[in-house]
Amino acid sequence: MQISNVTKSFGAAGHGPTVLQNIDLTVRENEFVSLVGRSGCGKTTLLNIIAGLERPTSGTVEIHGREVRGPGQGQGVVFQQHALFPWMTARKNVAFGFRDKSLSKSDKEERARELLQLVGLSAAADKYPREMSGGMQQRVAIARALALDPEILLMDEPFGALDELTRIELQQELLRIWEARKKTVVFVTHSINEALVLSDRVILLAPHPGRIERDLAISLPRPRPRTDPRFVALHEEIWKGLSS
Ligand SMILES: Nc1ncnc2c1ncn2[C@@H]1O[C@H](COP(=O)(O)OP(=O)(O)OP(=O)(O)O)[C@@H](O)[C@H]1O
Repeated sequence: MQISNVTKSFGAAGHGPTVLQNIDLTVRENEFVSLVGRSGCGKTTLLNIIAGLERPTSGTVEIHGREVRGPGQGQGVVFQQHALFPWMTARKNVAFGFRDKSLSKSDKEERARELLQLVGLSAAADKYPREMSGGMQQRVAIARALALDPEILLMDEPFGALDELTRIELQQELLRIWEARKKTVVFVTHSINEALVLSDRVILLAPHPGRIERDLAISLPRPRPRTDPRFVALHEEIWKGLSS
């Protein structure tokens, strides 16, 4: 995926304040990239532009050389709030993710079952969102995003609303899925730890206007203990980058 010279202003005809300025970023196939930066530096806006949910004021995003002009070019999105349909069971919520008209209802349900197994929720397939914890609901949201087998998984603080233990558990799950399914992931987080545990690269964005401040390759082997001195040193480096 190639982001070239992307600038974004909101407001009438894009004349409002510049939120993102001259963003250039290439993400390789199967790469796990995190976007980190202060609140308001444009992380969500950039993710939405990659998802095709927002148009850049200028510049382009290309996936395999094709300009992104809307959703559905191989991007799957998971938001912080798990936006599940409350009247549908976990399995039906996931099955809803399939837009493939050639699949029969029973095929969709069968594949939904497989995806729920992948995210460790087989036993909860017939539960409704209100019967599930926040972590379980977020697993369903991940399964639903995977339903279309997207090449690129875009995740906007997907674990931000979860307690620390569930969050660590889901980080491990996500790495397992990423390794098994060979996805490219662009992941927005406020947590330096989370970015370091997960990513091949951490992109630090600076605010006003949002721009790329640092592009750090994280070459530590996974799993990455948070107490590893190299982990601690990288944490310190990112922390300094964010607070300067
Ligand atoms: N639809 C919109 N209309 C006008 N301004 C917007 C719109 N969406 C975002 N903004 C502004 O763009 C800037 C960047 O917002 P964005 O949500 O992308 O930042 P962020 O880095 O994701 O923030 P956070 O970490 O708090 O989620 C903010 O100043 C925000 O107010």
